[in-house]
Amino acid sequence: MPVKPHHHPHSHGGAGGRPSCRGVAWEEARRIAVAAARALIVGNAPPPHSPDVPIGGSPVQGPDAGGRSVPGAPVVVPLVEALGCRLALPLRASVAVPGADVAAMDGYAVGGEPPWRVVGRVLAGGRPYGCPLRAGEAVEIATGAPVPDGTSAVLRHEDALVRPGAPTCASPSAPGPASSPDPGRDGWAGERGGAPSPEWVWGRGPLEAGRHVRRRGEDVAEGAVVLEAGVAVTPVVLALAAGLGHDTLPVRPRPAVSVLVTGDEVVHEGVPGPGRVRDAIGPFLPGLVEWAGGRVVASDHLPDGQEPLLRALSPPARLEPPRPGRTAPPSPPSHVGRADPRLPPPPPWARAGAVRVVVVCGASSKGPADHLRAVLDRLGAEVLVDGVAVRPGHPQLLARLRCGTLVVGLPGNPYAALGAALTLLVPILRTLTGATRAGSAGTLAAVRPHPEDTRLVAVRRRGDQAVPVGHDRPGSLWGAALADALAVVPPGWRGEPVELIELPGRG
Ligand SMILES: Nc1nc2c(c(=O)[nH]1)N[C@H]1C(S)=C(S)[C@@H](COP(=O)(O)OP(=O)(O)OC[C@H]3O[C@@H](n4cnc5c(N)ncnc54)[C@H](O)[C@@H]3O)O[C@H]1N2
Ligand code: MOO
Repeated sequence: MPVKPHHHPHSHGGAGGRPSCRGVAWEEARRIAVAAARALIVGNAPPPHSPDVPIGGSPVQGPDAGGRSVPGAPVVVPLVEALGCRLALPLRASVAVPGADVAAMDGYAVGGEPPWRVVGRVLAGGRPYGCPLRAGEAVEIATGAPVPDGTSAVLRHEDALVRPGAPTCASPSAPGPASSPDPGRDGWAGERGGAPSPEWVWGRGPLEAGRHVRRRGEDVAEGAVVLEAGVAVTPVVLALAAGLGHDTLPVRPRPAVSVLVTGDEVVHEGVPGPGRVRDAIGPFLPGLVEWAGGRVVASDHLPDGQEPLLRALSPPARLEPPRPGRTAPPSPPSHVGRADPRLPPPPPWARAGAVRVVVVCGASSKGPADHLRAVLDRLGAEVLVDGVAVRPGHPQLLARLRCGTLVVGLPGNPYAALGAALTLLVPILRTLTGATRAGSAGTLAAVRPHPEDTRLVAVRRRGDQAVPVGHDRPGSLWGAALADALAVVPPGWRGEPVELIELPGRG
């Protein structure tokens, strides 16, 4: 839109005793966002209007009556696709770890008392030693290889005295001219040529029963629940699941998000010319959404005016299934926007048909080009939040389309948009993924509260202190880029500890 003569109703930095912007209290807005997401999960909201994709994976609880995906309903996906999702069911061990009684060290599995005659060798992955060890017998063994029945302990190579051939002395305490294993010999690299000459081994010291033997199921018992439902699938969780015998995992799919950037003045490349402004909201949304557990699967830039927004938020026409001999009809317009070639392709379960959250950037205020409210009215949407008593970011909006899709309206000013995204969008995504809110608190100094509005102040943590970094004007992300959290300063705050909303990626 042309740059409008927007006059800020307040100066962001100070309290100033100015009248509050109207809207629900900040905490209440966040609560409403969580409740709206919950309603989506439990199916209180109508099914999605998108007619396409049964989104991939096998539903664990099944799709809705129309065969479509249900937001938050678990799907079973290959391990790699589960990364970043949350477990829909507890993770159980399909196998015991270790799967058998195995050697914990390279050395000799021995039976009974020394000296031991070496009667064979077992490599990890090789054939197990076929018969039980008898007292006085040993097999050379590699770490992780199953010990034969009858093994009383494993003697480490470095604790072993080894002598080739038959013992010359009957007394184990005086084994004669013994030698340590040749440190240069790689006993596992290959068989020694010809018939292996029997070796005799002794321990350098006493060998306690059971030493260096890992018992079957000692680390994880078969069938044990190792992680509860709701845990995020990290790289380590993936590897744990693989180690426990899983090829797939039941997860709550990442909520698919569509982004609509509005404004004729907004450009996406280069230095903005006069009257133009470079998009500084679209670029943070994919990362923020990913961090909150969702995925941006489509985005679009709409010109100003009600019609483009109306078209984008309208239910698409039903797709006719392609008939023999006819090519499939082109995709209908839909609120999902266009698949953005700059984004990684979404996995099958997050395709556009699954979109349940649409983010509209700009157009949320009261100017002549701010059409979001009017369009929502025309669509018969239920407006759940219309303005929040927060600075910055008061012109934010949450609505539910008749199809159930949630529309989050972010203000055009980038820092205000970030605050609004953390207020409405992130709690929605966290709720859809089954995550619980992990807030932290800190003490904060030298901030003036507003009498009626919550303030979101960019801070850095120093121990349990939160120190404002400044530069957090509504139109600039400078302060947020310096910060690791936003401090939530309630109206009329008197120095109590404040909630700190973590920002993604500051480590
Ligand atoms: N009469 C009123 N005017 C305004 C109010 C109000 O309550 N009454 N609120 C002000 C506040 S606070 C904010 S925040 C903005 C929100 O405005 P909109 O959401 O309608 O957004 P626009 O008007 O389109 O843009 C505002 C501002 O942000 C720039 N912008 C827009 N999109 C982007 C983008 N993607 N990246 C970077 N910058 C963007 C736009 O050029 C404007 O400068 O409304 C105030 N006015
Ligand atoms: O201060 Mo406006 O909220 O720039 O949100």
